[in-house]
Parts: sequence; C-alpha cells; structure tokens
Amino acid sequence: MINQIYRLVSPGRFEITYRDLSLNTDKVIVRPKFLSVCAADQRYYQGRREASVLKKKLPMALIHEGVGEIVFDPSNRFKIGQTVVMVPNTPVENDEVIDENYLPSSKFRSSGYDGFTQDYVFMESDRLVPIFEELDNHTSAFLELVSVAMHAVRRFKEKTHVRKEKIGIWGDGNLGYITALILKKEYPETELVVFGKNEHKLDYFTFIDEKILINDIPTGYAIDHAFECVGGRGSESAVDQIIDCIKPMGSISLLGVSELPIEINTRLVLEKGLTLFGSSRSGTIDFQETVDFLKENKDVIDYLSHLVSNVIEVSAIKHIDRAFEEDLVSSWGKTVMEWKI
Ligand SMILES: NC(=O)C1=CN([C@@H]2O[C@H](COP(=O)(O)OP(=O)(O)OC[C@H]3O[C@@H](n4cnc5c(N)ncnc54)[C@H](OP(=O)(O)O)[C@@H]3O)[C@@H](O)[C@H]2O)C=CC1
Ligand SMILES: O=C(CO)[C@H](O)[C@H](O)COP(=O)(O)O
Ligand SMILES: [Zn+2]
Repeated sequence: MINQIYRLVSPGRFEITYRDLSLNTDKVIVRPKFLSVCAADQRYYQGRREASVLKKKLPMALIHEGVGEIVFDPSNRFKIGQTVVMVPNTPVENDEVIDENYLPSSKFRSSGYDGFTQDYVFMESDRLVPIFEELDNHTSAFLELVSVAMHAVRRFKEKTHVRKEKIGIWGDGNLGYITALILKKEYPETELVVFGKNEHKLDYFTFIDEKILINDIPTGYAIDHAFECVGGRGSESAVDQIIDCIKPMGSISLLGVSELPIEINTRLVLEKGLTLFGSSRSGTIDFQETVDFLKENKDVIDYLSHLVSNVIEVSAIKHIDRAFEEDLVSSWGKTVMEWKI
C-alpha cells in the first residue's frame, strides 16, 4: 500500500512523502484520528531549534500526541475499529534499571523519527493502549502529555521525603494544569499552590488551594517540594524562585524544556540539600497508568477537557499549517487536529 506521510521539511513548510509499505507485516496499522500539538512540535515548526538540530532531524512528520483506530492487527490483541492511544516512544532494547524513555537507543516520534501526521501509522502492538468510552476524542488526543505528568508524579513519589504539606507548581499552562490535577488526586491532604504569570490562566485552576502570581510571592513563603512546568526563557527565573522558596531537603521536579542552558543557584541547592531531578517523555506503562487513573477518577476527564481550546479539521496539508498557526496565537490550552486527510 502507498502511505502518505506529511513531513515538515523546513520551518513552516510541510510536504507529502509517499512510501510503499507491505501489508505482509507483524506491525499493527493504525489510522490516526485526533492529534494534538505539543510545544516541542511548535519549536520545530517555528524553527526555534539550533540550525544543526533542524538539519539533522528534518524532514520529519511532527506530532507525538494522538489517538487512532485499529485498521489491521496481526497480533490479534485489538478489535478492528477500536480506539487506541499511540505511544510515541519506540524502544529497541530492554534495561532492568533504565526506563524505556531514557534509553538513548529509543526512537521518539516527532523528535528525529516520523510522528503521527501520516495516513496510517505502523506500530508494534505494545505501543498501543486501548481507551474507554467516557474518554472523549478531543481530550484523548493529548493523553501523551497526561502520561508525561503521570510519569513525573510516579518518580516524585519514589524520590521525595514524606513531608508533603505544601507543594508548589510553577507554570500556568498545559503541563502545570495537568500535573496539578494529578497531584490533587494523589495527595488530597497536601496544599497545592500554583505559581503563574497570567491571572486569566490561573482562573482555570479552580481545583487548586492557592494561586500566586510570580511577581507577588510573599516574602518568606515556603513550600516542601516543587514542580517546574514552565520551560523556555521562563525556566531560569522559575527555578530561581523555587530554590528560594523551597525548604531544606525538598525536591524539585524539572519538566520544562529550554532551548538554551539555564543558570542554577547551586550554592543554595547545596546549602539546602535539595534534590533536583528531570523527567522527560513516558513509556507504555505510564500510558496504561494514565488510562487506569482516569477510569478511577472520571471527574479529572472533565477538568482535562477544559484544556481543549482549538479543534481544527485537517483534510488538506494547508490545514496542518492552520492548526500550528492557531496554536501559536492561542493563549490557553491545546490545539487538536481532527485528522481527516
Ligand atoms: N518533560 C517532558 O517530557 C515535557 C516537557 N514539556 C515542556 O514543558 C514546558 C511547558 O509546556 P506547556 O505547559 O505545554 O506550555 P505552556 O506554554 O502552556 O505553559 C507554560 C506556562 O508557563 C508560564 N510561565 C512563563 N514563565 C513563567 C514563570 N517564570 N513562572 C511561572 N510560569 C511561567 C507561561 O506563561 P506565558 O505563556 O505568558 O509566558 C505559560 O502559561 C515546555 O517547555 C514543553 O516543551 C512538554 C511536554 C512534555
Ligand atoms: O514533548 C515532549 C514529550 O512529550 C518532550 O519535551 C520532547 O520529546 C522533547 O523532544 P525534543 O528534544 O525533540 O524537543
Ligand atoms: Zn510533547
């Protein structure tokens, strides 16, 4: 069969590539249905990566968040027409200690390997997780991002000391919102405080205990642990504020991606005996955990749906551009593409 792959060839320019693929395969074939734009895809689309990185990674199909329908399944694990969430990480080896998303050999879609903007995606059966009926299509589209937060919260549980009276989350965007939602369920007794830049975004955090604008942090304000969900230029000041506010022996979970290296006040990190750890991406186990978590906490699905800010029907290549352009000017939430191309 001829598969059409919609690749970013240079910033702001998509082109179609045709690839002849055999149906004599052990791979499951998935038809993408609802895809969502991640900040990482926007950086490629806008060319906000170093020229050497763009040269190495493009042309490449973008998008690593999405759900699709099973069209062919030689593994017999799924029903034809079943909706599944697609795991973008593809490991090529097992390791007893290192999670699949930290193995340098793993291939991650839309970061050096083709993402989901294709007519059909050929995947290993263990890269697909069925979802359940109450999970609506638009919200399911960004389950990958939820799985990243889930993964980070799992690591947080493993690495932090027991006192969790107050946790601070820096970042009033998608990742901050999702991380806060998961933490609220996992630590119902903990006071959760979100630190943001924008009052109108903080208004969405209706489930949180306290909201603070980053320019109005009271002197002497203290938290036990923190999550940095900012990324980009804001990362440095966020980490700086966290290091100032955090109590001794607290942990800082770093999630934001910054294009340039940032400065960290290591003197205070040492003095307070802090633990800083990064979390990136996720694996099948995190996707399964996410789906199970949402099955158990159905009210979270409703909160997540508040993140759906743009839904763009894509039936031609120019609509992919439209989705990226609209995502760029949108001040809140996620852009979802209804993949009808
Ligand atoms: N670790 C991982 O695997 C993943 C990492 N990411 C990364 O996480 C980061 C956040 O992603 P996402 O939530 O989608 O992006 P958003 O732009 O939605 O969220 C970032 C938010 O932080 C706000 N902000 C800026 N500076 C500060 C500051 N100093 N303190 C507090 N808030 C601040 C921004 O406001 P404003 O817009 O007004 O500047 C924005 O609302 C990105 O770098 C992204 O690449 C995303 C997915 C997975
Ligand atoms: O978004 C992400 C995971 O969901 C990661 O931030 C993304 O994979 C980073 O990749 P890149 O190095 O290509 O920016
Ligand atoms: Zn992402």
